[in-house]
Amino acid sequence: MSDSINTEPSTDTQTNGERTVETTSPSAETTAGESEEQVRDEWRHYEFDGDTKLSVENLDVWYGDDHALKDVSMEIPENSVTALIGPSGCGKSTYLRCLNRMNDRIKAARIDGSVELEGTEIYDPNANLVELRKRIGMVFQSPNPFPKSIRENISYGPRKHGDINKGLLARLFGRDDTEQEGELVERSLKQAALWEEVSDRLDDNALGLSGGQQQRLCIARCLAVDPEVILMDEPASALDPIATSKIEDLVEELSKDYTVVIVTHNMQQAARISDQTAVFLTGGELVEYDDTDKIFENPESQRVEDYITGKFG
Ligand SMILES: Nc1ncnc2c1ncn2[C@@H]1O[C@H](COP(=O)(O)OP(=O)(O)OP(=O)(O)O)[C@@H](O)[C@H]1O
Repeated sequence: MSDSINTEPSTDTQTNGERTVETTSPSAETTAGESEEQVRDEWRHYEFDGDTKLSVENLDVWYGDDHALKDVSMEIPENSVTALIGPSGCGKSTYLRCLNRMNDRIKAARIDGSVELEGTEIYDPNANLVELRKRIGMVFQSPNPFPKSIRENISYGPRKHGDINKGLLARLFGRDDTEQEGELVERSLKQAALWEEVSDRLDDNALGLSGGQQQRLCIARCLAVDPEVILMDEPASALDPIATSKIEDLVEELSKDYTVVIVTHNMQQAARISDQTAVFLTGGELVEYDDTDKIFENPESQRVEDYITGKFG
């Protein structure tokens, strides 16, 4: 494939279950042999039809002197799966963590740019971080349930956010939402496709579950606080093929109601489950972002094609 870009504006329609995402390629005239920078500049403001959930503009991240993410701009459409792929160390996790300000916890990290959630700047100094992380939940690479019962793993977040009241304070104030808690635990576990496997042992310690079950419990825990966006950092990388397949099915199912952004090293997984794919390459650049079929079948950037076909990375 050459470096040239299709000069014709095009509209691709991608169907995922009941949902359709329409994408429109940029119409700027292009010439063969265009530089990577020109390619990137044309794709960085790639716009999808449909509602934007997250809008990232000119995002830079430094860890001390290390410039880990360079001038990243992209729109993430709601109720879809956006995959972030690229070689190790290219900044995928850094980018993901920027979307709910988890990098704030890293002392060395300095962030510049803008991330808007439905038009509201999340880096506003007055932003409520607890509320933000309720709206934008995160699932990590290694399952990390609390060393508590399955039930408590689910109810911990809603209780912290005051969505359910239980225990001494609840009794003092005349509220005890035990029943509501039961419903919430059941709903969340069903959404995470775990209910059938654990419904008869909700009071067992979560650490007794298998790795795949623990990861689905972490997804259920994330869902229990009713998020709008779910960020997933290689959620299946520590799991066997069967558990991985369950997580993939779950991600596809969740995208009907939630906006999912997922980092994966597994390109086949990205191709299988995502609607759009962002390719980061070494140096923290977002090189190309497009409809997943386009990225895997006919990418614009030669470097992306080389990466996808395994010539490097
Ligand atoms: N907490 C940190 N402190 C300092 N540097 C960091 C930190 N986290 C990441 N980095 C650096 O930032 C760059 C991007 O790292 P990041 O983990 O975001 O990449 P990645 O694409 O997710 O990698 P991988 O696929 O291996 O997980 C790397 O050079 C990494 O060493």
